[in-house]
Amino acid sequence: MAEILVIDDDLIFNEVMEEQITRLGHDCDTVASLYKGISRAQKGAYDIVFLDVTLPDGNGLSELQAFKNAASAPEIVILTGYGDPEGAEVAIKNGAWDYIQKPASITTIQLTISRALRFRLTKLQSDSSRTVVRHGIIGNSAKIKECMDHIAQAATSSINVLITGDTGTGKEMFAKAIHLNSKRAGKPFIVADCTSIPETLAESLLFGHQKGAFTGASANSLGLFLQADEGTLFLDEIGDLSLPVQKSFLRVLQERKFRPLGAREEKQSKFRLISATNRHLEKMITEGVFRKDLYYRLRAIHIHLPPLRERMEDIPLLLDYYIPKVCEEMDIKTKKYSGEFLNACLEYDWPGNVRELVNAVNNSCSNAINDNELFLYHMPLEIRAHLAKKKVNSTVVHDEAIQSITSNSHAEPVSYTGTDNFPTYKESRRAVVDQMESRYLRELLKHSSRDFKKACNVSGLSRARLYELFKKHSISVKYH
Ligand SMILES: Nc1ncnc2c1ncn2[C@@H]1O[C@H](COP(=O)(O)OP(=O)(O)OP(=O)(O)O)[C@@H](O)[C@H]1O
Repeated sequence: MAEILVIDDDLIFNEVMEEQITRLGHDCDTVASLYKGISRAQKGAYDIVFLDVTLPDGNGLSELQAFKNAASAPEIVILTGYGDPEGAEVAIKNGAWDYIQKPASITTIQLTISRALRFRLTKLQSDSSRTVVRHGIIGNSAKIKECMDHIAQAATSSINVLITGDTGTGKEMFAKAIHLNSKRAGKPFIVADCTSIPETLAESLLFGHQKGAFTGASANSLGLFLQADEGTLFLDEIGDLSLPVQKSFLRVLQERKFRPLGAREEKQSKFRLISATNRHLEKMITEGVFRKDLYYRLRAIHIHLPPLRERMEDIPLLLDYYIPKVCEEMDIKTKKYSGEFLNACLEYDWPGNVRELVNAVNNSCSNAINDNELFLYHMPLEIRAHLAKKKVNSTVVHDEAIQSITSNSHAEPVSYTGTDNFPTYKESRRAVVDQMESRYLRELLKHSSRDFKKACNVSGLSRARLYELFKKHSISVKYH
């Protein structure tokens, strides 16, 4: 779905354009004068502006820059009179994206819109200069940076976004960040969990109803679509919508119109849709339980949030953010965390992702209510038990295997191919790196005579990184 503005003083032409554009599933506004058009473009978040050349209050071409300067920097399509090749040439030379001749067929309009949107998406993707406010999103890993770029791209338009990722990876948080970075920030952000929409109540919850429309409808209800008018509707767990509800929902996305239960007239709502799921929608399509046409409509922009275990480098940042936050909420002095606490966080797989990490921080802080520092034994019991099991299971075979694989000796390595505990390449590499780091840091301490600045210079590491490494290896850093 895109936001489109048509500026033409031919009111019948405007009506026809609005009808056709809406039928293509986009939102359309029309105005009849140049200055009204400029003012709308500056206030709105349009993706495309169809602009007539000769308007009662001026020439569209001479004001192209004003449209391009609007915050959403829309693509401009000039509407030229029939048989006016010079007009078309001037339009393109002046920076319009395209032109169409009036009257235009529905196919021409459709093609022009889809080409302009494709162009716009590519342009937004490659524009890395935009900065977004993170609104609490923590993480500096390459994967999170990539997701932030997608947020920047999504925030500049009203195109549908699908966010996928395991539970607790931050889908709702990212959806909210898109909303807050967009032109819609001042309008409602409505969250609905599709798991809790029963099929029988779906239409009433989405479209709203009038008092008396059915037994129990004791008052008018707006419904989610109207509540989200001009704002963002975030549909969580979209994969849980039943097939009949998917069908009515698709109809609304296509026509942008719906009729609240018991109402006579159809309503329109200009919501921006962001949906999310932790389910595999493509697999559901092959199983016949999710509509392909709906899927493609939902995922005009697709953001996949990686699980925490694929971006472990974000864990120290998350701890540095959440430990003081949690302590503040508990009204206690903030706590430090030990190297073994951090190591445990890095060892654990976090199946519940950031949500589980935040809960673990909460539990650890309350377990350590009388201590200044968090240690492994403050962690929730299930996590400690899990780590202990993992360690006992793997220690013997694993350590020998790692030693055999990483040994400097030229002796024939022991073969572990028959065991279940053959270490992964990543584990072996981590073990070697850990050993090397620990040895290096101790030597560095001696070499730099505990002069932190010198240690940074010699090692070529930043203060923050060096400090982090000392913490990881539980090496006390009493530098002068
Ligand atoms: N990158 C992040 N930075 C900081 N906090 C995060 C991040 N990702 C998630 N969180 C926190 O983790 C918790 C869960 O996030 P959220 O509800 O957005 O996840 P979700 O993917 O929508 O989960 P679900 O699929 O279970 O609905 C929230 O407390 C959120 O603040």
